[in-house]
Amino acid sequence: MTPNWKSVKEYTDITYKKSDGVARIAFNRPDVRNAFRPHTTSELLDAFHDAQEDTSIGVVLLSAEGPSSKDGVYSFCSGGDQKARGHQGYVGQDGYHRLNILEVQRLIRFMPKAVICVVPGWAVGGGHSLHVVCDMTLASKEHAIFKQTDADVTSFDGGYGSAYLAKMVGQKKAREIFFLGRNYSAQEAFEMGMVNAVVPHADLEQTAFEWAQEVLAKSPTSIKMLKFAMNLTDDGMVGQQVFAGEATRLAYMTDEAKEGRDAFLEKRKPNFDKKWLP
Ligand SMILES: CC(C)(COP(=O)(O)OP(=O)(O)OC[C@H]1O[C@@H](n2cnc3c(N)ncnc32)[C@H](O)[C@@H]1OP(=O)(O)O)[C@@H](O)C(=O)NCCC(=O)NCCSC(=O)CCC(=O)c1ccccc1C(=O)O
Repeated sequence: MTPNWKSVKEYTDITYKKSDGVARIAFNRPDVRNAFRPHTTSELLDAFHDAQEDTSIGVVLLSAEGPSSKDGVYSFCSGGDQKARGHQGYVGQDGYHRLNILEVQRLIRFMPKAVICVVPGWAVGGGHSLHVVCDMTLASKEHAIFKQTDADVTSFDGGYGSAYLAKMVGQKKAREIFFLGRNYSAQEAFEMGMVNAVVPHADLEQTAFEWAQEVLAKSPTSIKMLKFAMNLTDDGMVGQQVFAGEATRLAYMTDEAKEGRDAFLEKRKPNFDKKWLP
């Protein structure tokens, strides 16, 4: 199936499109390797929130436009825009220092839909962390390069970017990635277990759309519960809360739950089905 992308909303730092159950959110500052500034993260939050609320959307692709008009280089995202960095964080147009890429990470992590990261080029610093937090990653065979520069610029993603990465690639490799800050190809990232597939650049977006269609053919409830189940052990009480919330939703759908509600509203004792299933 070929996507028939329709633009959802005009933004300055990202593009946002939808087609056949799939939302595509893409960085759109290729001339600075798609670095994000506070304005970018606000736009990302807006688009991700829309994708989360839209019941026709089951999968989100997080991708990037490109290449750079200056030198033709492809990038996914080079992390926080160092030009926007002030004394306490990244300075937005309102003058406040913000650290809101972590809110974007949380939306990706906790949304009840699969998020596939599409890496056409550089995935660096906070851009690397974004790929880590996505549910799956597809990378350009020719152009994707993974690199962690946090320790070059006195930043440290101590959450998903590092600790969850270590669960993915192992402690030794994660420490190498952060402590040495080397470049890794798509193939090396695949061998480490942090990339699901290495795809010829020309086929990358189509492949991502096809993976999304495969996910969309599955049970939405299963995908959501599996994502939250896999998150649970790493997310502590919040992971339990998110999983249990969805379990409560399923319980609400039972006759037993309807009887509990109706009995309260009718001011009588509930007459639950007395079957205690084994
Ligand atoms: C990505 C590179 C490795 C690419 O190298 P190369 O291909 O040689 O290109 P360059 O010539 O370096 O760059 C081309 C052009 O782009 C500009 N640019 C690139 N990256 C950035 C950037 N991050 N910010 C601003 N500008 C950037 C570059 O200046 C050039 O511009 P010209 O005008 O054409 O000269 C390489 O570019 C590179 O290493 N980039 C920097 C990577 C980096 O260090 N990123 C920041 C890491 S820290 C981070 O991401 C913060 C994460 C975060 O936000 C966070 C984490 C944890 C808790 C809280 C937070 C929080 O919210 O703050």
